[in-house]
Amino acid sequence: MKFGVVVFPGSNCDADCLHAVKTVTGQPAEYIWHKSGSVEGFDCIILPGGFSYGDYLRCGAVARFSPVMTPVIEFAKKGGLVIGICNGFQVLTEAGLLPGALHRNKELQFLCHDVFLRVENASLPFTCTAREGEVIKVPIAHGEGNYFADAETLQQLEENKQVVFRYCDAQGEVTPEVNPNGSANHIAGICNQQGNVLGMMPHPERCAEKDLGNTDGQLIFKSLLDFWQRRCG
Ligand SMILES: NC(=O)CC[C@H](N)C(=O)O
Repeated sequence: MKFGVVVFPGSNCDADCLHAVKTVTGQPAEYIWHKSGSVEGFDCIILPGGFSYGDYLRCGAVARFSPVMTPVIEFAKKGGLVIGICNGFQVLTEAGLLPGALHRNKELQFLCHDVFLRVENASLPFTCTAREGEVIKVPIAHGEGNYFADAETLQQLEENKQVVFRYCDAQGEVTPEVNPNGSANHIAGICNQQGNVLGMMPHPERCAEKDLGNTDGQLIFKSLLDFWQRRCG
């Protein structure tokens, strides 16, 4: 299984993503430059976090028009596995691969701390090694992570089990105090209807090895490998 990590001007989690995915899965991973016109040969594309194009206009709004996004969109539409983490999630909503938008955090401040997430759908390529309702601790680091979608879209997301991660407390309870950025329905991560595109604001690559004091983020990378091996094995 080969992973590709897209590098936009202003990406700053690309190296962490490449390191985490290689270390956790033991699989090959390479950078994909934003000017690339192809994603051929890759089995999973990661759009990493950062400040692509300086967050000008809106986070992800310029990156969405990078040349690489044409093959990424095509790849996703054919069922290819795509994960957008933080700025990558913002790029995916701007590109129309995921519904809704990420607004400024409710307190209008950049937030950088651990949060607890409840796994709401454990039957996806990104979560298949998890247990539904499992609680994981993962750091957030964003200024615009306040997930917004209209009522109809939110209803569809809930009905189709497209809400993948929800902000919760350490026990898995979803209460108003544990919604760091004001996201609708406490949404921290969603997938598309087909389940092959995931966007999430928290950073699993920042908590994927023992030396960092937290390995909860491994779940996503391990699930991808498990899914791939079962599908191709
Ligand atoms: N870590 C990130 O990817 C940050 C995303 C974006 N620049 C924001 O502040 O919301």
